[in-house]
Amino acid sequence: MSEVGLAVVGVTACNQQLGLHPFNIVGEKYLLAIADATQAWPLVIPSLGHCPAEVVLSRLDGILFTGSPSNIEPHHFDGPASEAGTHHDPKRDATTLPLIHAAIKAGVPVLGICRGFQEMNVAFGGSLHQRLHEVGGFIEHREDKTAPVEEQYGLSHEVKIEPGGLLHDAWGRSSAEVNSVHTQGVDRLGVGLRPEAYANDGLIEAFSVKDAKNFALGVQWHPEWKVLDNAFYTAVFKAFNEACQHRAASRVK
Ligand SMILES: N[C@@H](CCC(=O)NCCCC(=O)O)C(=O)O
Repeated sequence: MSEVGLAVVGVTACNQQLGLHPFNIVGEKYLLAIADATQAWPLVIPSLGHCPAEVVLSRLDGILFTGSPSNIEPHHFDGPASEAGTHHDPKRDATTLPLIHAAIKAGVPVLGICRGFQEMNVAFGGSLHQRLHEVGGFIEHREDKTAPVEEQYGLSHEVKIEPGGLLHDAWGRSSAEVNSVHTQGVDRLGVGLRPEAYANDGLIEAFSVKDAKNFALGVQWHPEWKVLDNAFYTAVFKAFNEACQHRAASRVK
């Protein structure tokens, strides 16, 4: 457990029915990544379908938009209807899409992971390939759901990192190996987003927000997975942490 500094980082939840009752849930690996790989403490942001963004953001030093097995409803990016039976989370969409804009406007550091990365792209007017494996020309980006979890979240493919961006500044190298646990992917990149990394098939795997006042990075892979065991994943959270700690210090003054 790293020493908790000044920062408090919001972590977005998902909706799930457990027995008779609906719950808000968060993957523990996101909470542990904040607690163990940064000097911040995680605070869950419920996905209730609305959020008093100004009040919430005034009390946060960063926001982590987490991954989720659910897909963003395609009407948010004028996409064709999802395949029957697709798992959606409309209250999460209604919470996170406006919150992304509010956080960027307020200068709160943002890190988006997998679904959170896709939410950032959609929030900025981008679109998604809903079933990458049916598009043609892309490598397999899905996990093998029959494999052990260590294999599902193990290293899957290389990403080429663009020079001069947040990710290159954090990592210092032009490539890295990442895991891959997604069916969807960036089709049209949102307005004002800067590509930060590509898979070898050309799929955008990371971007930053060009004119953001503060750190604002989205990544398609899962750097929270055993974050301290992977130097690249640790570097992503270290860069996010530095921005959060800086905001926390200025907030306390
Ligand atoms: N549903 C989207 C996003 C995939 C995603 O976020 N996966 C994470 C799964 C659970 C977790 O690790 O939090 C897609 O399929 O592209």
